[in-house]
Amino acid sequence: MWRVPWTLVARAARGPRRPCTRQGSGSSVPRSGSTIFALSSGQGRCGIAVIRTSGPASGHALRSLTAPRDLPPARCACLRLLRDPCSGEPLDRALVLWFPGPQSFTAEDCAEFHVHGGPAVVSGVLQALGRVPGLRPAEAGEFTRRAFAHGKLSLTEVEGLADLIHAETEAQRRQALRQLDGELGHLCRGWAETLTKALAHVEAYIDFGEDDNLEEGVLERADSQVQELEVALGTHLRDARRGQRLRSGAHVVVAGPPNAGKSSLVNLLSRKPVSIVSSEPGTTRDVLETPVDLAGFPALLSDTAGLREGIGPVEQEGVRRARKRLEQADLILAVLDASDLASPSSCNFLDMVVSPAGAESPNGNRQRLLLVLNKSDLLPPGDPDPRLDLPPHLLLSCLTGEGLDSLLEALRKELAAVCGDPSTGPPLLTRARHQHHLQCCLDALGHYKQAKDVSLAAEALRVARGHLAHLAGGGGTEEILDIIFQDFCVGK
Ligand SMILES: Nc1nc2c(ncn2[C@@H]2O[C@H](COP(=O)(O)OP(=O)(O)OP(=O)(O)O)[C@@H](O)[C@H]2O)c(=O)[nH]1
Ligand SMILES: [K+]
Ligand SMILES: [Mg+2]
Repeated sequence: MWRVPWTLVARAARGPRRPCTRQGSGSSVPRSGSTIFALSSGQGRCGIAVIRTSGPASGHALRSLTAPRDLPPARCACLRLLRDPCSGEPLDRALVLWFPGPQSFTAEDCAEFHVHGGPAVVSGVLQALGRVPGLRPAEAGEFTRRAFAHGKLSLTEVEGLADLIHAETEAQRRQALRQLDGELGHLCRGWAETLTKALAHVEAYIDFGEDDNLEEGVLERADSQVQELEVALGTHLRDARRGQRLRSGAHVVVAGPPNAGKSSLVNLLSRKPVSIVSSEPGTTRDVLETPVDLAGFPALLSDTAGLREGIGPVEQEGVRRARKRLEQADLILAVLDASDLASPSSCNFLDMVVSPAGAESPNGNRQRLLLVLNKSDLLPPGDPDPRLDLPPHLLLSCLTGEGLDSLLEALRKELAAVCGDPSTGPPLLTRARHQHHLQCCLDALGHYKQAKDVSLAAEALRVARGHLAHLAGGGGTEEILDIIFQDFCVGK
């Protein structure tokens, strides 16, 4: 039986574009040769501050500040007296660490100074480092950029690291950690390998098509590999927006008739007085947005104007904006006054917003909506649920806080569906960039299937694989790198 020779697989793997490897793009090595330093812990007074350096002069810098001592053993914390290299003035007694490259974060020689976190100590050590020849302050994200340039992190891992630094909720942290662990990159490399094998089969056909030695069905094998990949990519793309929502926050829109208690609910959920609350109907006019941690998920909570007809031009504009915002919602929190369900504005809201959300849209999706009956404290005792004929709903009192726990639990379930649960299932696509490359890869596989001759088919596979390479490796495009590294602070 003829097998595709591995040399062919290797040749296909080389291809015109770089495969998905952990290698960084050589073009992004920043001003190589220089040694950078920065405060890597947060700004301000703190117990311990961490200052680090990266580059060939790191060892010299460490010796200059701890003179006349030798370098500490690699990766072992040692207590040393730090002195200004010019004046000899003592600066602090600090823990120092020496990470000779390539076993360091950036793959370069690195040093860390764990100093006492007072501003005078930190600025004294930074100034002293600035006086060591060959050292300069780092730019934002420069340590990570060097790690990427030396192949220590893939591009998706760099993105994961940026997200981890910015993670504000538990779910965001879990997703970022998974991406930093390289799960998305790993998935891409698996897909790229499948493509490489398919390409090897097609190229074998091109090279040996007339040859009797060639096993039957090489092209069919490539076809079935492409087919499998199409299914996998399609499944992932259908999921696509969930990872992005988890990264940037789900849009949760609070809507309802005037005076239902929408602003009271927004203030309760965000634990701060975001919106004005008053007994006057029509208090909220503009859409007010506030980022909140809702049951462990990031959300952008929007308060909106009460929906009603027959009002002045300013409030009408507010209602128009509220309706527009409702169209963009990932989840609607529909609020009604439990003691006022028979009023025309409540009935109108139920007909115009709540009922349509229960119906399936032409693309098979349903608008997610939680119906909340607020002001349950106003209901007569012994009559806990006023309207059993309503769609499923929750009772709440913003005044007493009763029912808040059940609402948060319902929100957690809805948001897990909207954002995806980062602790289970395959890694999610967290950025529009990921979605773009996967879609282009899928399009190229479509071209493969339609290709009229084998060389065009092979080219389509190369294009498809190029997009996977771009996803994990960034393709070395400086603009993409700049955008991604902008997310970092100095010292990271
Ligand atoms: N008894 C009771 N009163 C509440 C509750 N929640 C809100 N209210 C009162 O209801 C009135 C309206 O509250 P808002 O939060 O301003 O209502 P809104 O829906 O934002 O109103 P508009 O912005 O005017 O549409 C205020 O007087 C609140 O104090 C509740 O749970 N119980
Ligand atoms: K009001
Ligand atoms: Mg309001």
